[in-house]
Formats: sequence, structure tokens, C-alpha cells
Amino acid sequence: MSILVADSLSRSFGAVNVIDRLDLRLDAGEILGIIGPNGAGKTTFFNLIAGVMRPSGGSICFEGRDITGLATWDRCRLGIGRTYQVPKPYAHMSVYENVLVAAVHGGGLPLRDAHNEVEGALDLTGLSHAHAIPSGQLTLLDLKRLELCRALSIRPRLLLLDEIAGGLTDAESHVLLDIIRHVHARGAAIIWIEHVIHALRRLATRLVVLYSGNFVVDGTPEEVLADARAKSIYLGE
Ligand SMILES: Nc1ncnc2c1ncn2[C@@H]1O[C@H](COP(=O)(O)OP(=O)(O)OP(=O)(O)O)[C@@H](O)[C@H]1O
Repeated sequence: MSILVADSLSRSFGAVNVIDRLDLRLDAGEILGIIGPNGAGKTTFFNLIAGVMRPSGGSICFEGRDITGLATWDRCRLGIGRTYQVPKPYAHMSVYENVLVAAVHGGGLPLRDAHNEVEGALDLTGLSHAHAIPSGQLTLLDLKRLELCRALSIRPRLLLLDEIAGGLTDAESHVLLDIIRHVHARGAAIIWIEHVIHALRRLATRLVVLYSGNFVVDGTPEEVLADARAKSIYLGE
């Protein structure tokens, strides 16, 4: 069964069609990797799914329900979680408080349930030891963990990851891969935009190339990375 269906989804800025009649069916349990050149519209696509931007045309269904007109917080409460390319936590607040805000205001959880989810998410992301630290003092790896932790505190059934491995060493990105594996094993479908291909290919069950507003190559990571069109668009070969 498809957990997410985008039907002829479009978004233009002025005369530029950044997303252009894009169709996608994402099945439960998939880890879909999205690659594409800078400025291809990958983050715009996430903004449309999360409700940060409204489409110029088309529709989005999540678990069979049309969510095209829903606000971000309503989508969040339905189970769509996301991380941002550039983590921007409340720097003066502790790690714990940051995750609690996400669970209460993003997930809509009552305070008592929220505390349980926060503790579970801190545990899963390996941040329990840092719960009292102001988030402005975190290393890049811990900032990325916090991004994940905030998204996980709402128990997402669809998790959108925007360049979560960017800027990390190989060893650090392995830490994140383990966390993402756990989240997937817990039952979430994942869409992952990433330029760190070696990280993406370890987990993605399917890969697409976004170009000129649409997915132009679609297949297993091996198929897509060997595809001549994908190479010329993305790798410049
Ligand atoms: N709010 C906006 N107003 C005008 N143009 C925008 C807006 N948001 C995005 N764009 C434009 O849409 C295009 C796609 O941007 P987007 O950030 O989605 O690309 P991307 O594929 O995520 O790029 P990157 O890999 O560099 O993160 C760019 O040309 C960008 O300048």
C-alpha cells in the first residue's frame, strides 16, 4: 500500500517551474533516496510534502487522505516528521527542552506522553547523556542527532531527511545510519535527500534523480548510479 502519493505536483516561483507535474508513489517500508543537482528542487519538494509551501497545482495524499490543504502542524500530527538541511535548534534551550517543544507543539502530545517520547527519542539517537546541555554548544554530529531526535519525538510514520549526513566524517555518518536503520525497523517510511551518496546507497531501497522539476531516473541504487542519464545529470560524466 502507498503511504504517500503525489499526483501531478507542481510549484513555480515566478516563471520558473521548480516542481513540474511530478508523480510519486511511496510504499510503506521504502527508503527512497533523492539525488539531483543543486537547485533542482529537492528541498522545495520536501516543503510541499511538509506543508511549508503550497503547490501551484496537483495533490498529495498521505495514508489515503488528501493533505494538500493541511497546515504543517496538522501534517506533523498525522505522522509526517522532517529534519532540516541546516539545524536551527533553540540555541539557549537544553537538548531535552528542544525535543519536548517538538513533541508537544509538533506532535500535539499531552505533556506526560511527550516526556516519554522525548526520553525514547533521546535514547534512540544517543543523546541522553547530553539532555541538559544548551543545544548551542553541540557538535555538528550532535546537532544532526538533535534534528533527528526532534523529528522522532512525534513518532513519524513518514520521515523526511534533508541532507542529514552533510558535513560529517564517514565515522560520524555511520552513527546516523545506525539510528536511521532503527527508525526504519520501527516501521517508518523514509525519504532522504542526500549528496553523500555512499551513505545513501547503504540504506536506500530505491533512488530517484530530480531534474527539471521531475523524477527522471527511478530504480534501485545500483541501477540509478549506473544509469548514463543519471551520471550525466548528477555526476557530470
Ligand atoms: N521561496 C522561494 N522563492 C523563490 N525561489 C525559490 C524559493 N525557494 C526555492 N527557490 C528556488 O527554487 C529552486 C530550487 O531550490 P531548492 O532549495 O528546492 O533546491 P535543492 O535541490 O534543494 O538544492 P540544494 O541541493 O542546493 O539544497 C532554486 O532555484 C531556488 O532558488
